[in-house]
Amino acid sequence: MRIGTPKEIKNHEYRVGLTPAGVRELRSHGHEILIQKGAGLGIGLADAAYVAAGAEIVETAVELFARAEMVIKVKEPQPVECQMLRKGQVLFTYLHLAPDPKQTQGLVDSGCIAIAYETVTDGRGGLPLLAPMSEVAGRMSIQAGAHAMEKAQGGNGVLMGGVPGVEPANVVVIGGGVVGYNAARVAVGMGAKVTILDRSLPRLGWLDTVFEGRLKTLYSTADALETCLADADLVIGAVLVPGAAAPKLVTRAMLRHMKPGTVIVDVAIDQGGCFETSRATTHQNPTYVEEDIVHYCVANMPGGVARTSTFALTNATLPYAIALANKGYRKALIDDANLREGLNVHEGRVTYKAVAEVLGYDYQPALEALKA
Ligand SMILES: NC(=O)C1=CN([C@@H]2O[C@H](COP(=O)(O)OP(=O)(O)OC[C@H]3O[C@@H](n4cnc5c(N)ncnc54)[C@H](O)[C@@H]3O)[C@@H](O)[C@H]2O)C=CC1
Ligand SMILES: CC(=O)C(=O)O
Ligand SMILES: [Mg+2]
Repeated sequence: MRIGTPKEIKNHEYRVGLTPAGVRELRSHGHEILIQKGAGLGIGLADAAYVAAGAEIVETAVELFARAEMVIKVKEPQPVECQMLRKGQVLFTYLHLAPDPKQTQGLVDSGCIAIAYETVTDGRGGLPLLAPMSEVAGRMSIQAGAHAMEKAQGGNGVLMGGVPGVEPANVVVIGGGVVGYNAARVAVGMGAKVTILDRSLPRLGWLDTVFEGRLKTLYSTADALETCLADADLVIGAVLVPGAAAPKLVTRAMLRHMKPGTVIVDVAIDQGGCFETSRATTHQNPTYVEEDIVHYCVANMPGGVARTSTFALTNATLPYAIALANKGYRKALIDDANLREGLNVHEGRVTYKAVAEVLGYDYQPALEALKA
Protein backbone atom coordinates (compact mmCIF):
# COMPACT_ATOMS: atom_id res chain seq x y z
CA MET A 1 0.00 0.00 0.00
CA ARG A 2 1.14 3.57 -0.61
CA ILE A 3 1.01 5.46 2.70
CA GLY A 4 1.50 9.20 3.13
CA THR A 5 2.22 11.36 6.16
CA PRO A 6 1.85 15.13 5.71
CA LYS A 7 3.28 17.94 7.79
CA GLU A 8 0.73 18.96 10.46
CA ILE A 9 -0.77 22.41 9.93
CA LYS A 10 -2.73 23.07 13.14
CA ASN A 11 -1.43 25.99 15.27
CA HIS A 12 1.93 25.03 16.84
CA GLU A 13 1.46 21.37 16.03
CA TYR A 14 4.85 19.75 15.52
CA ARG A 15 3.89 16.11 16.04
CA VAL A 16 4.15 13.79 13.06
CA GLY A 17 2.13 10.68 12.23
CA LEU A 18 5.07 8.38 11.41
CA THR A 19 8.64 8.27 12.73
CA PRO A 20 11.61 6.98 10.74
CA ALA A 21 11.41 3.78 12.84
CA GLY A 22 7.77 3.37 11.77
CA VAL A 23 8.70 3.95 8.15
CA ARG A 24 11.30 1.19 8.38
CA GLU A 25 8.76 -1.25 9.88
CA LEU A 26 6.18 -0.50 7.17
CA ARG A 27 8.84 -0.78 4.47
CA SER A 28 9.79 -4.21 5.80
CA HIS A 29 6.20 -5.28 5.06
CA GLY A 30 6.62 -4.07 1.48
CA HIS A 31 4.74 -0.76 1.68
CA GLU A 32 5.66 2.47 -0.05
CA ILE A 33 5.94 5.54 2.21
CA LEU A 34 5.62 9.20 1.30
CA ILE A 35 6.60 11.86 3.84
CA GLN A 36 5.99 15.55 3.23
CA LYS A 37 9.15 17.63 3.20
CA GLY A 38 9.97 18.96 6.68
CA ALA A 39 7.18 16.98 8.39
CA GLY A 40 9.38 16.02 11.37
CA LEU A 41 11.81 18.92 11.31
CA GLY A 42 10.26 20.70 14.32
CA ILE A 43 11.11 17.77 16.58
CA GLY A 44 14.50 16.90 15.18
CA LEU A 45 13.38 14.22 12.71
CA ALA A 46 15.16 15.31 9.54
CA ASP A 47 14.06 14.37 6.04
CA ALA A 48 17.36 12.50 5.67
CA ALA A 49 16.37 10.16 8.53
CA TYR A 50 13.11 9.33 6.75
CA VAL A 51 14.95 8.75 3.48
CA ALA A 52 17.44 6.46 5.26
CA ALA A 53 14.46 4.48 6.59
CA GLY A 54 13.13 4.05 3.05
CA ALA A 55 10.65 6.91 2.58
CA GLU A 56 10.24 9.16 -0.41
CA ILE A 57 10.12 12.87 0.42
CA VAL A 58 7.28 14.69 -1.29
CA GLU A 59 7.34 18.48 -1.72
CA THR A 60 3.71 19.39 -1.05
CA ALA A 61 0.61 18.21 0.83
CA VAL A 62 -1.33 18.36 -2.45
CA GLU A 63 0.97 15.80 -4.06
CA LEU A 64 1.02 13.63 -0.94
CA PHE A 65 -2.78 13.50 -0.58
CA ALA A 66 -3.15 12.87 -4.32
CA ARG A 67 -0.79 9.87 -4.30
CA ALA A 68 -1.41 8.20 -0.92
CA GLU A 69 -3.93 5.37 -0.55
CA MET A 70 -3.83 5.82 3.23
CA VAL A 71 -2.99 9.08 5.00
CA ILE A 72 -1.60 8.72 8.54
CA LYS A 73 -1.44 11.92 10.54
CA VAL A 74 -2.01 13.30 14.04
CA LYS A 75 -4.65 16.03 14.23
CA GLU A 76 -8.08 16.16 12.68
CA PRO A 77 -7.93 17.30 9.05
CA GLN A 78 -8.18 21.05 8.73
CA PRO A 79 -10.63 22.41 6.08
CA VAL A 80 -7.94 22.61 3.39
CA GLU A 81 -6.98 18.97 4.11
CA CYS A 82 -10.61 17.78 3.99
CA GLN A 83 -10.76 19.19 0.48
CA MET A 84 -7.78 17.05 -0.55
CA LEU A 85 -9.30 13.76 0.68
CA ARG A 86 -11.01 11.60 -1.93
CA LYS A 87 -13.41 8.69 -2.27
CA GLY A 88 -11.94 5.39 -1.16
CA GLN A 89 -8.90 6.97 0.52
CA VAL A 90 -8.19 5.86 4.09
CA LEU A 91 -7.53 8.52 6.75
CA PHE A 92 -6.06 7.33 10.08
CA THR A 93 -5.76 10.13 12.66
CA TYR A 94 -7.50 11.89 15.58
CA LEU A 95 -10.92 13.21 14.49
CA HIS A 96 -13.04 14.25 17.54
CA LEU A 97 -16.12 14.58 15.32
CA ALA A 98 -18.93 14.95 17.89
CA PRO A 99 -18.26 18.65 18.60
CA ASP A 100 -17.18 19.42 15.00
CA PRO A 101 -20.06 19.44 12.46
CA LYS A 102 -17.99 21.21 9.79
CA GLN A 103 -15.23 18.61 9.75
CA THR A 104 -17.77 15.79 9.83
CA GLN A 105 -19.54 17.17 6.77
CA GLY A 106 -16.15 17.61 5.05
CA LEU A 107 -15.30 13.95 5.65
CA VAL A 108 -18.76 12.79 4.55
CA ASP A 109 -18.52 14.86 1.37
CA SER A 110 -15.03 13.54 0.57
CA GLY A 111 -16.15 9.90 0.42
CA CYS A 112 -13.05 8.85 2.37
CA ILE A 113 -12.78 6.13 5.01
CA ALA A 114 -12.04 7.99 8.25
CA ILE A 115 -10.71 5.94 11.16
CA ALA A 116 -10.36 7.90 14.42
CA TYR A 117 -7.58 7.07 16.85
CA GLU A 118 -9.68 8.18 19.81
CA THR A 119 -12.50 5.65 19.38
CA VAL A 120 -10.41 2.51 18.79
CA THR A 121 -10.93 0.24 21.81
CA ASP A 122 -8.90 -2.54 23.40
CA GLY A 123 -11.60 -4.91 24.64
CA ARG A 124 -10.79 -4.13 28.28
CA GLY A 125 -12.61 -0.80 28.40
CA GLY A 126 -9.54 1.17 27.34
CA LEU A 127 -8.82 3.48 24.41
CA PRO A 128 -5.31 2.41 23.35
CA LEU A 129 -4.72 5.16 20.78
CA LEU A 130 -6.05 7.95 22.99
CA ALA A 131 -4.26 6.75 26.13
CA PRO A 132 -0.71 7.84 25.24
CA MET A 133 -1.83 11.40 24.51
CA SER A 134 -4.04 11.40 27.59
CA GLU A 135 -0.99 10.45 29.64
CA VAL A 136 0.87 13.40 28.16
CA ALA A 137 -2.04 15.85 28.51
CA GLY A 138 -2.79 14.74 32.05
CA ARG A 139 0.79 15.32 33.20
CA MET A 140 0.99 18.54 31.23
CA SER A 141 -2.27 19.89 32.65
CA ILE A 142 -0.64 20.42 36.04
CA GLN A 143 2.46 22.01 34.49
CA ALA A 144 0.21 24.36 32.45
CA GLY A 145 -2.06 24.96 35.43
CA ALA A 146 0.83 25.75 37.78
CA HIS A 147 2.12 28.36 35.32
CA ALA A 148 -1.34 29.91 34.88
CA MET A 149 -1.71 30.17 38.68
CA GLU A 150 1.09 32.75 38.75
CA LYS A 151 -0.20 36.33 39.27
CA ALA A 152 1.36 37.62 36.05
CA GLN A 153 -0.61 34.97 34.12
CA GLY A 154 -3.91 35.99 35.72
CA GLY A 155 -3.89 33.35 38.45
CA ASN A 156 -4.43 33.74 42.17
CA GLY A 157 -0.75 33.53 43.08
CA VAL A 158 -0.79 30.19 44.89
CA LEU A 159 2.26 27.91 44.65
CA MET A 160 1.30 24.34 43.87
CA GLY A 161 3.08 22.67 46.76
CA GLY A 162 3.04 25.61 49.17
CA VAL A 163 6.10 25.88 51.46
CA PRO A 164 6.63 24.76 55.06
CA GLY A 165 4.07 26.62 57.16
CA VAL A 166 1.88 27.62 54.18
CA GLU A 167 -1.02 25.66 52.63
CA PRO A 168 -0.45 23.99 49.25
CA ALA A 169 -2.88 24.45 46.34
CA ASN A 170 -6.24 22.69 46.22
CA VAL A 171 -6.41 20.76 42.94
CA VAL A 172 -9.72 19.28 41.81
CA VAL A 173 -9.69 16.71 39.00
CA ILE A 174 -13.05 15.93 37.33
CA GLY A 175 -12.81 12.50 35.71
CA GLY A 176 -10.39 9.89 37.00
CA GLY A 177 -9.50 8.13 33.74
CA VAL A 178 -6.12 8.29 32.01
CA VAL A 179 -5.91 12.11 31.98
CA GLY A 180 -7.22 12.36 35.54
CA TYR A 181 -4.87 9.74 36.96
CA ASN A 182 -1.83 11.31 35.32
CA ALA A 183 -2.83 14.81 36.42
CA ALA A 184 -3.30 13.58 39.98
CA ARG A 185 0.06 11.82 39.93
CA VAL A 186 1.92 15.00 39.07
CA ALA A 187 -0.15 17.21 41.39
CA VAL A 188 0.37 14.84 44.33
CA GLY A 189 4.07 14.68 43.45
CA MET A 190 4.27 18.48 43.62
CA GLY A 191 2.69 18.47 47.06
CA ALA A 192 -0.79 19.74 46.21
CA LYS A 193 -3.99 18.70 48.02
CA VAL A 194 -5.83 16.68 45.39
CA THR A 195 -9.48 15.65 45.08
CA ILE A 196 -10.58 13.47 42.17
CA LEU A 197 -14.21 12.96 41.12
CA ASP A 198 -15.60 10.21 38.91
CA ARG A 199 -18.88 8.46 38.16
CA SER A 200 -17.27 5.03 38.17
CA LEU A 201 -17.01 3.46 41.62
CA PRO A 202 -14.57 0.75 40.43
CA ARG A 203 -12.34 3.50 39.08
CA LEU A 204 -12.54 5.47 42.34
CA GLY A 205 -11.66 2.26 44.18
CA TRP A 206 -8.64 1.73 41.95
CA LEU A 207 -7.46 5.32 42.45
CA ASP A 208 -7.90 5.02 46.20
CA THR A 209 -5.77 1.88 46.24
CA VAL A 210 -3.05 3.26 43.98
CA PHE A 211 -2.65 6.57 45.82
CA GLU A 212 -2.77 5.00 49.29
CA GLY A 213 -4.54 7.93 50.93
CA ARG A 214 -2.47 10.66 49.25
CA LEU A 215 -5.61 12.07 47.59
CA LYS A 216 -9.35 12.21 48.21
CA THR A 217 -11.79 10.42 45.91
CA LEU A 218 -15.40 11.62 45.54
CA TYR A 219 -18.38 10.27 43.66
CA SER A 220 -19.21 12.92 41.04
CA THR A 221 -22.53 14.73 41.56
CA ALA A 222 -23.41 18.39 40.99
CA ASP A 223 -23.45 18.75 44.77
CA ALA A 224 -19.98 17.28 45.30
CA LEU A 225 -18.62 19.35 42.43
CA GLU A 226 -20.04 22.62 43.72
CA THR A 227 -18.54 22.03 47.15
CA CYS A 228 -15.08 21.22 45.74
CA LEU A 229 -15.05 24.06 43.23
CA ALA A 230 -15.63 26.73 45.87
CA ASP A 231 -12.32 25.85 47.48
CA ALA A 232 -10.23 25.03 44.38
CA ASP A 233 -7.13 26.82 43.09
CA LEU A 234 -6.82 24.61 40.00
CA VAL A 235 -9.52 22.48 38.34
CA ILE A 236 -8.74 19.88 35.67
CA GLY A 237 -11.58 18.84 33.31
CA ALA A 238 -10.89 15.23 32.32
CA VAL A 239 -14.21 13.50 31.70
CA LEU A 240 -15.01 11.44 28.65
CA VAL A 241 -18.01 9.62 27.28
CA PRO A 242 -16.25 7.91 24.33
CA GLY A 243 -17.05 9.45 20.97
CA ALA A 244 -19.71 11.75 22.44
CA ALA A 245 -19.67 15.45 23.23
CA ALA A 246 -18.34 16.04 26.76
CA PRO A 247 -21.06 16.63 29.39
CA LYS A 248 -21.12 20.27 30.59
CA LEU A 249 -20.61 19.53 34.27
CA VAL A 250 -19.51 23.01 35.38
CA THR A 251 -21.95 25.80 34.57
CA ARG A 252 -21.28 29.52 34.34
CA ALA A 253 -23.27 29.96 37.56
CA MET A 254 -20.91 27.58 39.38
CA LEU A 255 -17.89 29.67 38.31
CA ARG A 256 -19.39 32.65 40.14
CA HIS A 257 -19.00 30.78 43.42
CA MET A 258 -15.31 30.06 42.81
CA LYS A 259 -12.37 32.14 44.04
CA PRO A 260 -11.23 34.84 41.56
CA GLY A 261 -8.03 33.79 39.83
CA THR A 262 -8.79 30.08 40.04
CA VAL A 263 -7.45 28.26 36.98
CA ILE A 264 -9.33 25.67 34.98
CA VAL A 265 -7.59 23.42 32.49
CA ASP A 266 -10.28 21.84 30.33
CA VAL A 267 -8.46 18.91 28.81
CA ALA A 268 -11.79 17.54 27.53
CA ILE A 269 -12.06 20.54 25.20
CA ASP A 270 -11.32 18.32 22.19
CA GLN A 271 -14.72 16.70 22.81
CA GLY A 272 -16.30 20.14 23.34
CA GLY A 273 -15.19 20.70 26.95
CA CYS A 274 -16.86 20.01 30.32
CA PHE A 275 -17.15 23.66 31.43
CA GLU A 276 -20.02 25.71 29.97
CA THR A 277 -17.63 28.64 29.47
CA SER A 278 -14.87 26.72 27.65
CA ARG A 279 -13.88 27.47 24.08
CA ALA A 280 -10.88 25.99 22.31
CA THR A 281 -7.63 27.95 22.51
CA THR A 282 -4.21 27.48 20.92
CA HIS A 283 -0.64 27.09 22.19
CA GLN A 284 -0.05 30.63 20.95
CA ASN A 285 -2.87 32.10 23.09
CA PRO A 286 -3.67 29.34 25.57
CA THR A 287 -5.72 31.22 28.18
CA TYR A 288 -8.55 33.71 28.55
CA VAL A 289 -10.45 35.00 31.58
CA GLU A 290 -14.19 34.70 32.06
CA GLU A 291 -16.10 35.24 35.34
CA ASP A 292 -12.66 35.99 36.94
CA ILE A 293 -11.62 32.40 36.20
CA VAL A 294 -8.55 31.69 34.05
CA HIS A 295 -9.46 29.18 31.30
CA TYR A 296 -6.77 27.06 29.60
CA CYS A 297 -8.46 25.13 26.79
CA VAL A 298 -5.78 24.01 24.33
CA ALA A 299 -7.25 21.27 22.14
CA ASN A 300 -3.89 19.79 21.15
CA MET A 301 -1.96 19.97 24.41
CA PRO A 302 0.45 17.11 23.54
CA GLY A 303 1.57 19.18 20.55
CA GLY A 304 3.36 21.39 23.09
CA VAL A 305 5.72 18.54 23.92
CA ALA A 306 5.70 17.24 20.40
CA ARG A 307 8.82 15.15 20.53
CA THR A 308 7.76 13.05 23.52
CA SER A 309 4.22 12.88 22.15
CA THR A 310 5.22 11.74 18.67
CA PHE A 311 7.11 8.74 19.98
CA ALA A 312 4.37 7.90 22.51
CA LEU A 313 1.63 8.16 19.87
CA THR A 314 3.38 6.26 17.10
CA ASN A 315 4.42 3.45 19.48
CA ALA A 316 0.68 2.87 19.91
CA THR A 317 -0.57 3.49 16.35
CA LEU A 318 2.08 1.55 14.40
CA PRO A 319 0.69 -2.00 14.89
CA TYR A 320 -2.73 -0.80 13.71
CA ALA A 321 -1.19 1.03 10.74
CA ILE A 322 0.62 -2.18 9.79
CA ALA A 323 -2.61 -4.21 10.02
CA LEU A 324 -4.50 -1.68 7.87
CA ALA A 325 -1.72 -1.67 5.29
CA ASN A 326 -1.09 -5.43 5.22
CA LYS A 327 -4.71 -6.56 5.07
CA GLY A 328 -6.32 -3.55 3.44
CA TYR A 329 -8.67 -1.45 5.54
CA ARG A 330 -11.77 -3.54 4.89
CA LYS A 331 -10.36 -6.88 6.03
CA ALA A 332 -8.43 -5.28 8.90
CA LEU A 333 -11.63 -3.69 10.23
CA ILE A 334 -13.79 -6.78 9.68
CA ASP A 335 -11.20 -8.98 11.45
CA ASP A 336 -10.71 -6.71 14.48
CA ALA A 337 -13.86 -5.45 16.26
CA ASN A 338 -11.80 -3.09 18.45
CA LEU A 339 -10.10 -1.41 15.49
CA ARG A 340 -13.50 -1.28 13.79
CA GLU A 341 -14.74 0.97 16.65
CA GLY A 342 -12.41 3.56 15.12
CA LEU A 343 -14.44 3.75 11.90
CA ASN A 344 -16.35 7.04 12.10
CA VAL A 345 -17.09 7.78 8.43
CA HIS A 346 -17.22 5.35 5.51
CA GLU A 347 -17.72 6.57 1.93
CA GLY A 348 -20.26 9.26 2.80
CA ARG A 349 -21.98 7.52 5.73
CA VAL A 350 -21.45 8.14 9.47
CA THR A 351 -20.62 4.80 11.09
CA TYR A 352 -20.13 5.91 14.72
CA LYS A 353 -23.40 6.04 16.62
CA ALA A 354 -22.66 8.83 19.12
CA VAL A 355 -21.45 11.11 16.31
CA ALA A 356 -24.48 10.35 14.08
CA GLU A 357 -26.84 10.99 16.99
CA VAL A 358 -25.36 14.29 18.14
CA LEU A 359 -24.92 15.71 14.64
CA GLY A 360 -28.16 14.41 13.11
CA TYR A 361 -26.86 11.96 10.51
CA ASP A 362 -28.38 8.57 9.64
CA TYR A 363 -26.24 6.00 11.41
CA GLN A 364 -24.90 3.06 9.45
CA PRO A 365 -23.31 0.32 11.59
CA ALA A 366 -19.64 -0.09 10.67
CA LEU A 367 -19.88 -3.80 9.87
CA GLU A 368 -22.85 -3.23 7.57
CA ALA A 369 -20.92 -0.48 5.73
CA LEU A 370 -17.87 -2.72 5.36
CA LYS A 371 -19.82 -5.70 4.04
CA ALA A 372 -22.03 -3.69 1.65
N1 LIG B 1 -6.83 18.65 25.01
C1 LIG B 1 -5.99 17.71 24.62
O1 LIG B 1 -4.96 17.99 24.05
C2 LIG B 1 -6.27 16.28 24.93
C3 LIG B 1 -7.51 15.93 25.32
N2 LIG B 1 -7.79 14.66 25.70
C4 LIG B 1 -9.18 14.42 26.13
O2 LIG B 1 -9.27 14.26 27.55
C5 LIG B 1 -10.52 13.62 27.82
C6 LIG B 1 -10.30 12.50 28.86
O3 LIG B 1 -9.59 11.43 28.24
P1 LIG B 1 -9.18 10.10 29.03
O4 LIG B 1 -8.74 10.41 30.38
O5 LIG B 1 -8.26 9.35 28.13
O6 LIG B 1 -10.57 9.34 29.09
P2 LIG B 1 -10.91 8.09 30.05
O7 LIG B 1 -12.03 7.37 29.36
O8 LIG B 1 -9.69 7.36 30.42
O9 LIG B 1 -11.46 8.81 31.38
C7 LIG B 1 -12.64 9.55 31.42
C8 LIG B 1 -13.22 9.40 32.80
O10 LIG B 1 -14.35 10.29 32.89
C9 LIG B 1 -15.28 9.66 33.74
N3 LIG B 1 -16.58 10.31 33.61
C10 LIG B 1 -17.49 10.21 32.61
N4 LIG B 1 -18.56 10.98 32.88
C11 LIG B 1 -18.32 11.56 34.09
C12 LIG B 1 -19.04 12.46 34.93
N5 LIG B 1 -20.25 12.89 34.59
N6 LIG B 1 -18.46 12.86 36.11
C13 LIG B 1 -17.24 12.42 36.45
N7 LIG B 1 -16.50 11.57 35.71
C14 LIG B 1 -17.04 11.16 34.55
C15 LIG B 1 -15.24 8.22 33.31
O11 LIG B 1 -15.80 7.36 34.30
C16 LIG B 1 -13.75 8.00 33.11
O12 LIG B 1 -13.11 7.49 34.27
C17 LIG B 1 -11.03 13.15 26.48
O13 LIG B 1 -12.00 14.05 25.99
C18 LIG B 1 -9.82 13.18 25.60
O14 LIG B 1 -10.12 13.29 24.21
C19 LIG B 1 -6.84 13.67 25.69
C20 LIG B 1 -5.57 13.97 25.27
C21 LIG B 1 -5.20 15.30 24.80
C1 LIG C 1 -5.99 13.47 21.74
C2 LIG C 1 -5.74 14.70 20.99
O1 LIG C 1 -6.65 15.30 20.51
C3 LIG C 1 -4.41 15.19 20.82
O2 LIG C 1 -3.46 14.52 21.23
O3 LIG C 1 -4.26 16.28 20.27
MG1 LIG D 1 -7.15 17.20 20.88
